[in-house]
Amino acid sequence: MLELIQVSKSFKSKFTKQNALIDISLKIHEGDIFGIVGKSGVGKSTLLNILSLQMLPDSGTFLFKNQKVDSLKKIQKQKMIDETSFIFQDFSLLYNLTILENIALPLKLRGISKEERLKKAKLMLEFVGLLDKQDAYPIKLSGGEVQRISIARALVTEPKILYLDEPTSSLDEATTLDILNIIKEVHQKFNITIILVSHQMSAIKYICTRVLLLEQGKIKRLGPIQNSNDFKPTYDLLWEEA
Ligand SMILES: Nc1ncnc2c1ncn2[C@@H]1O[C@H](COP(=O)(O)OP(=O)(O)OP(=O)(O)O)[C@@H](O)[C@H]1O
Repeated sequence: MLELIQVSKSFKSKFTKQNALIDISLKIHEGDIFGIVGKSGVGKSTLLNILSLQMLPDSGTFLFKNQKVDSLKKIQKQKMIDETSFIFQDFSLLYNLTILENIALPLKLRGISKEERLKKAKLMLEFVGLLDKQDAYPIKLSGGEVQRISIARALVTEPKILYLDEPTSSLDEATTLDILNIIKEVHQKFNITIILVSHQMSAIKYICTRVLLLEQGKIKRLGPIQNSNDFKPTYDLLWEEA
């Protein structure tokens, strides 16, 4: 579904050059829950930004559904972006809109009628178990509830790929588990490819099928891992032979 071939990306300022990604080659298959792990500053978010079409690499090839991204016309690229959704770490809900309006917003931006978008938004709100909060404002919610709403909003456009950047890093352990279980359910129910950046090995071990471990912008390890049905603190992954 997504393939990078020898992709590199650096950030240049007047005096410095930071190599964020160096020679990354990988494939993400349809239906994967693909994890990207590594210490702070190793290039996880940069990689996610490239994979989600928000940033272009400096060199190398990026194939999105077998099509070279750098040769796409603007309209083709937008079509691909429309098949994706992104969930951020910092709960980016709009605080002047109700929960239901927040969830329906991506559909409004796509010109969907009010009746249709509220209907779809309600279904998603029901899926994340917060239908009773539809008229509340985000300020009234807990961190876990806000993240559930972010998931509902990301799903309302029926994406084929869902990108998550540290979705549980500011949540406590019980709420983290709750959100990870919802992500698992999303994967099963909607058959979406999921790409998750996290520095929490326990989260990666709990839900990911294949994982990339980055070290200083390079691939340290890439392949399938053994899942654990117990969610407990861990600092290691059990890699399977690819
Ligand atoms: N827009 C930018 N301008 C300049 N340097 C950047 C930019 N974005 C990232 N970098 C640098 O590129 C490197 C990789 O950053 P990136 O944010 O991808 O790492 P990360 O693994 O996601 O880190 P963290 O876990 O702390 O979020 C870092 O050295 C960072 O300072």
